Amino acid sequence: MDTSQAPAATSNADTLVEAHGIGVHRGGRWLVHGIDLTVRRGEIVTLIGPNGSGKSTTAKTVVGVLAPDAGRMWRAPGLRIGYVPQSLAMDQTLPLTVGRLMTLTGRRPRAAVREALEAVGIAPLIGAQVQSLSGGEFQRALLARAMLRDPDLLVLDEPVQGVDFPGELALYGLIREIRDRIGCGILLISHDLHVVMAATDTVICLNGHVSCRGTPEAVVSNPAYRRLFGHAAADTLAVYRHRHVPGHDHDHPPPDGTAAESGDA
Ligand SMILES: Nc1ncnc2c1ncn2[C@@H]1O[C@H](COP(=O)(O)OP(=O)(O)OP(=O)(O)O)[C@@H](O)[C@H]1O
Repeated sequence: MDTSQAPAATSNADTLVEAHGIGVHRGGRWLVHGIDLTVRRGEIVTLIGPNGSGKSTTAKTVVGVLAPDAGRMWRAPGLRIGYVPQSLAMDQTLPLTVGRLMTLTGRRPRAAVREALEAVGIAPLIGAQVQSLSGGEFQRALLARAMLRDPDLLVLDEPVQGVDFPGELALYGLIREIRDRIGCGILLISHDLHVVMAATDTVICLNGHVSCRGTPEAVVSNPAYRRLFGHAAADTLAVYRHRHVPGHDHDHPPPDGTAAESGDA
């Protein structure tokens, strides 16, 4: 599938990736279809949706792990992507230190490894065995590894797996800090709603196709979102937005604006 053509007229120098009507077809059905999405430098875009709604499939297509069977995926020339997949097959019986985990897929200077681990708050664990890490520490280590590529775009598929609630808040805070510090774009995937939505600029709600999109506030009041997740889900966003993830509502207004998209029939 063509990835080389120029982006659409709506894009600008900050555009990192653009999906135009992408679809992935496997086993005689469309896993996702008609997906349009853009991630720009400095923007956090979050894909939410129920289990099996195509979040990981979409992320893999954006990263280039999967080629779309329909539509067109454009990436900025020379784009560096740091990708943390949903599951990482690791042999838990093999001894592996955090420092070694950092360099498994490419040699990096020790100083760069230490700097990345410092950025995610686990530098003292550089010599620790990976299997001894807590869920939150492991996710931080994966984040540090993705950052070592000095990415323009970070793609994080369920970055709070195995992390308790306070840890989730801290991790999403950290992800925002990374965005602010290195100015990368971030594509987050989550099926947990409130916390991640509070930490994001643009939410795209998937159900095989794009059900709705916009700011968290626009999405929670969209009927398509309410049909997918229920009214109770819509009512708690404000709590998290204002109590737990303060001070970010206005510093990065979403380039897309707040318009909600088509609702599901
Ligand atoms: N290679 C494949 N061949 C056939 N079907 C697949 C393949 N990969 C994924 N699927 C199916 O595509 C659908 C979307 O899967 P995907 O992993 O993208 O969903 P998801 O929204 O990330 O789900 P979850 O929240 O459970 O992680 C699922 O029904 C899944 O079973």
